[in-house]
Amino acid sequence: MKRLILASASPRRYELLSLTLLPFETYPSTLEEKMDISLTPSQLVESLAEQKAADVFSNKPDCVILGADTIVSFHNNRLGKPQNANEAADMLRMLSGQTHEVYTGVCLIDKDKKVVFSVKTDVTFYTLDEKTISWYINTGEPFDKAGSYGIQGHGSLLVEKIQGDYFNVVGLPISKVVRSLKDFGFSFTESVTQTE
Ligand SMILES: Cc1cn([C@H]2C[C@H](O)[C@@H](COP(=O)(O)OP(=O)(O)OP(=O)(O)O)O2)c(=O)[nH]c1=O
Repeated sequence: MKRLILASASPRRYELLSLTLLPFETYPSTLEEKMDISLTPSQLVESLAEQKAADVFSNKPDCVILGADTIVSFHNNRLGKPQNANEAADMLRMLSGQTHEVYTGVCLIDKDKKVVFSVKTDVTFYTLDEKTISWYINTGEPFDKAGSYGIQGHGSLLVEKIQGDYFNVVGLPISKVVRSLKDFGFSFTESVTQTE
């Protein structure tokens, strides 16, 4: 069987892919992410996922590479990770009381084929007052996350409702990913050996 490589430094993506019980290795891409605002959100995350996967594939041509990218989109704004507390506060003020979209792009590549797709989840925030925004920034959680929040952590307190795949918001739409992995020879239903 081919080796599966997760082209990501994200601990969330590692945990989500681990749910498959498939063996895999991680090899983060060193790609510098650029937001091309001429692209639609889905084109953007698909392009970044593809660039990350291609970057690692060039070093590991005998493997199957999985790359992913997540952004938050609100009206015409594409929100990545905040650079500092002020930027995080601005993003959270923008998302307060509104519904935004979270897009995750996924790319699977091996030497015979390439599959690229993206998934959108709608997330609605409660109205956030300044005290809530400061509290949340002081948890330290916003800084390595697109849109300045993590739905899986303290950020759960900001969210009124979501529509779509929760795991897509966390960084990987894992149930769709495993279905694509099947086309690359990885079947999660065969990852556990019978116990009796
Ligand atoms: C909206 C949201 C994002 N995120 C995270 C998922 C991603 O890790 C991160 C977006 O950054 P990405 O650039 O997609 O990924 P990354 O830099 O963490 O990892 P790599 O490029 O090596 O794969 O934001 C959450 O953990 N929870 C959330 O609710």
